[in-house]
Amino acid sequence: MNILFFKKKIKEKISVLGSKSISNRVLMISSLCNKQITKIENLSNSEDTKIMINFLLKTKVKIYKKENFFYVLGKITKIKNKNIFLKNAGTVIRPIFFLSNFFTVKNINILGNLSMQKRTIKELNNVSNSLGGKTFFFKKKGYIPSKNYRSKIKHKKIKVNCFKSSQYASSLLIVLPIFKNKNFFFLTNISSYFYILLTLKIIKLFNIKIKKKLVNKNIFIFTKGKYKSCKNITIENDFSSLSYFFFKLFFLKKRVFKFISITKQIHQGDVKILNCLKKIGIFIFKENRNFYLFFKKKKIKNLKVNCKDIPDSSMSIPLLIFKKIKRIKIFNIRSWNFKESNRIFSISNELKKMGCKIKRGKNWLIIKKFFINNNKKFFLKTYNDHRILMCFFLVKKYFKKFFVCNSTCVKKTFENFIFEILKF
Ligand SMILES: O=C(O)C1=C[C@@H](OP(=O)(O)O)[C@@H](O)[C@H](O)C1
Ligand SMILES: C=C(OP(=O)(O)O)C(=O)O
Repeated sequence: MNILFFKKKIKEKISVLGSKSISNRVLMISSLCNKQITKIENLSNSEDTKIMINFLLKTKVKIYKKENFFYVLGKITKIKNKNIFLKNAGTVIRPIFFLSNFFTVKNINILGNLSMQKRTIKELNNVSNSLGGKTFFFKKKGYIPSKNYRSKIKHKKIKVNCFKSSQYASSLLIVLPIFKNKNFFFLTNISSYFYILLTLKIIKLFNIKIKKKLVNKNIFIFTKGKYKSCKNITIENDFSSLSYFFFKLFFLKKRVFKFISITKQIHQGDVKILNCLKKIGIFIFKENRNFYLFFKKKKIKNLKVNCKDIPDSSMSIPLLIFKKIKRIKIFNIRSWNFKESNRIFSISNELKKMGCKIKRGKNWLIIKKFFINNNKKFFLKTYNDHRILMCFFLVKKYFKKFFVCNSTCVKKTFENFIFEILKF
């Protein structure tokens, strides 16, 4: 365990690289474009992306960096490694888990860290089973570590229950075109819907044709085609990471912020956090690739936010209680239960330690200001979850001494986060 003590402020420019979600999808798909090169600009340098690169480099895929670009030379080869350790990278482990049942030369052990061992993949395993895949779970059914037996894929319509994670669907949408030209998917209980849309947008760039129909909150998707490299791609800046800097405005005296996006459009669902920011007085003016954010003081007693489309940036909202808001309710946060930690529990616990009153359910959280003793030392427990560290950093200044346990978890999506956030 490492504990850091923070005191100093540095004033400089911040830099936020590409989205880890887009980077990992693009890396995986580029690797599946046989003998074709994809040039990638603004790839994420998150740990999760490094985990993806390390895995791909162990296959016959070639990845190299030249100046600011990454080049991927795709090669569809079956997985040969016996043990694959994927730490806690959800966007890596989900597609690899599926590939390991059908696209291997031998049986494979899928391993992860302790948080990953608590994140279920039962629904993904159900789909794999329905297609003929066989898996042995070493500790608990539906949770890694697992031994994935080499099986032959049967082709069927794919039904995915996305109640706990949209990533089951995204992984299958990404992987299945290598087995078959035409695929049918039926997705139910959808959470983090925008991440599924993001997957569709990316596979489309790589030559897959898509038809989709929404019926009673379920989606039917039909995909057709073989992967073909899009040749060049620029990865959007990671909006989830950026959102923590936007929220910081709410706590600052300096009230203007300019951010230049590398791409014209932003397809990440978490961009919808801008609607929440408007509610608290942070206005956004967008001109081409320039975003200007201004903070205007606004009286808010009660704040209520639907977090359905903002699974990775919504964790900052409860921390707004440190300003003049009396009551905050957030809802549609079901997916928080299934992340690196149970985020409903972790955030509630830390806020209670700080002096807030909390009520919580499986899909909602109510926070009230009670007695915040900001003269004291605060020991932040991160639960080894990078987003817990990121959101609680917003209120660091309210405590005389602020200690963080296990700060290295922040590497998962943004290695220099602490350094960058302290510049403000
Ligand atoms: O597909 C993706 O890239 C992601 C989907 C979301 O997860 P869930 O679908 O598990 O909510 C999100 O929270 C995660 O950080 C990245
Ligand atoms: C939950 C997250 O990541 P993943 O599911 O990709 O591990 C996250 O980045 O907040």
